[in-house]
Amino acid sequence: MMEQGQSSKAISIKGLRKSLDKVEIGPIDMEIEPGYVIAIVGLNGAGKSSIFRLMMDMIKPDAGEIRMLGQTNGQNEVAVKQKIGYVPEAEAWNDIGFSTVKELTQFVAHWYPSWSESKAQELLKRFGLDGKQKLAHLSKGMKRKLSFIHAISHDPDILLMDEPTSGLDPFAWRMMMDELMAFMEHGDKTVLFATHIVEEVKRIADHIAFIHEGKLRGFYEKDVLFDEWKTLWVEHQGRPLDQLSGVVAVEKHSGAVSAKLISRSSRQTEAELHRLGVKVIQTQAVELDEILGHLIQIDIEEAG
Ligand SMILES: Nc1ncnc2c1ncn2[C@@H]1O[C@H](COP(=O)(O)OP(=O)(O)OP(=O)(O)O)[C@@H](O)[C@H]1O
Repeated sequence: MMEQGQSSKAISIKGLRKSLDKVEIGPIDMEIEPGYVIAIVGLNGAGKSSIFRLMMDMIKPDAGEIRMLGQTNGQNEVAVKQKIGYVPEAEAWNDIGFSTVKELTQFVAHWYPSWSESKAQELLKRFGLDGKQKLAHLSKGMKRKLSFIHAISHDPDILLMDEPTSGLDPFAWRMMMDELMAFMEHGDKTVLFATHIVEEVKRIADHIAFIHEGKLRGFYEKDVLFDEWKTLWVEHQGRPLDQLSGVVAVEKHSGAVSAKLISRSSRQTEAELHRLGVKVIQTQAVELDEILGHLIQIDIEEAG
């Protein structure tokens, strides 16, 4: 039996630091409630995979503490790991001496008391994998599918996935999305996934954690983020607009009276525009990749 942890958080990270070749991870403080579905987004090399590896205790922090399901990393390791599913950035199966999909799957199943063989078999079939296939001959997408099946077939409480869909064809992508949605229907599952795919964030995340240069630069509720960030088309009549609250970018059309503003706090910006007597012609949602581009720019400006 796993002892009751001191915390009711699914994941709790305090003062986490790790020095890597090109980036200093942290300090990161983050508390994640059970049931949260979080997309981890950030540029290549931002440190997303390293944060997953730290959470999985595969690399040790230089400082700070990570608690998974209330247990400090290293405490009750087997019992905690049995409740976590992990899809790593890349599979490291070459070293463990198994030859086929079936052999590896049997080995993985052995570790998890909650393993559902019927679930695993159903998923293998659905994703077009055959037990007899040689691991060494699997394509990149097939490996991702197999990692995903191994991570989800023991019905984990926490699912950590590092770009789980990279290399998937569109049919497999949709299947994985559907499977994740079904998994998340039990409202108590905590899911963290790193992704570069906007559509995935839109479909399955409730929250977005933005990592830049090893630091957690923002933790947003997705709906709130999309609600706050807006493109506003306005008739500026020559008035300066750059200093308005929330405005992160202004594009003026030469010779015209209209301008395009990007605001990260659209209600505040609109209220100020109203006070100035500037007419808002149209408002539009801002796409997530555009929001991220602006957040990175703001981060760089603030740092430098
Ligand atoms: N074991 C390690 N030792 C030293 N440096 C490392 C190690 N693993 C990764 N790094 C470096 O840490 C930085 C962050 O890498 P990481 O793989 O965590 O980024 P990422 O955000 O997952 O990137 P991507 O989006 O490309 O997958 C990179 O500069 C990488 O070269």
